[in-house]
Amino acid sequence: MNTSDSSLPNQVIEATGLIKRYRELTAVNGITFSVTKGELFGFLGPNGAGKTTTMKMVQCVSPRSGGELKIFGEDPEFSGRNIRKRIGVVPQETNLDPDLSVFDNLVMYARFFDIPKSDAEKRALSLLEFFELEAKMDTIIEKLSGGMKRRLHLARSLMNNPDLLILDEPTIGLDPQARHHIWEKLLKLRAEGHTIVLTTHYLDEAARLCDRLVIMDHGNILVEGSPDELVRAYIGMDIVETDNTDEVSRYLNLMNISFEIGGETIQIRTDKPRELANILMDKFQGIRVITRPGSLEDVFLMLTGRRIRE
Ligand SMILES: Nc1ncnc2c1ncn2[C@@H]1O[C@H](COP(=O)(O)OP(=O)(O)OP(=O)(O)O)[C@@H](O)[C@H]1O
Repeated sequence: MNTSDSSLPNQVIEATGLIKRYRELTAVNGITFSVTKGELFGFLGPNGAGKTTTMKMVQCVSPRSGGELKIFGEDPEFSGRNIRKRIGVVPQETNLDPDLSVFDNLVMYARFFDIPKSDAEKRALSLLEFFELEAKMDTIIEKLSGGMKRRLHLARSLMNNPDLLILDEPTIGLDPQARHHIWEKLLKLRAEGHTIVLTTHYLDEAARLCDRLVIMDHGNILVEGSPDELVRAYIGMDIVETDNTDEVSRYLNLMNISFEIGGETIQIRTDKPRELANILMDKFQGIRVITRPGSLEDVFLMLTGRRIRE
């Protein structure tokens, strides 16, 4: 498949002190980030963090309230139309046309971009092949599985050969097989040179896919880096996870070992996981103890807390 244009500036998105206010609510509170050509960049954050609001400003469908924003080196305030033509979007909710076949969904969509019909048909066929949907080309939308619909959305977002692909929760609600299938396709697209920005609540998805990511909360960017960098910087050590009982927490306090409580479990960061696990298992009969490396999920919970967001 055709990759992004080599004349594209190296910074596909540049945001400096970007702000979005909805009346008295500041949804995005002066964030600064940039996305480089060919990167797969993630936005993570609890509900209401400001991810979708940021994506809407990047897609030029919602004006900013302050700060600077450049997409492909252009300002959405003055060049929104031009920028929109060069972006492919996969929304969180399905908005495929239920009355059309798989193939016709793609071809009709191409009309928004004034792509000649014969070119659109060729491109639709090649994208259906890429997303392994060619056998379904005449099928109507309601007969597709959730995973197929997501793949078709992805195919549709690429009909205009965009320079930037924006995916809002690309694998939400899919089973593990379908998620892995989508991941494989996204990694292929990245390998071909596409610039991809995604939002996700799945930390394993972000860890596996993203070159770099930001974690947002309350309209601010808390951290930015590659998944490995963030785990090294914020967790650094292995984790011993055990049952949250009064006896265990009393013992850890007595031994001056710091720990975090996450519902039914206690997590302890340690550079001697085996030793600590053995001590706990010796001391507390029948207790469940596991050791594991620190993960992006640990970073996320450490930075954004465990309080449920509505
Ligand atoms: N059109 C709007 N009018 C008023 N407030 C809004 C509007 N859109 C979003 N908000 C508010 O802005 C804040 C950020 O919302 P946003 O949808 O960007 O968060 P998010 O990180 O994408 O969350 P989620 O993970 O739930 O999709 C929230 O408090 C939300 O209620």
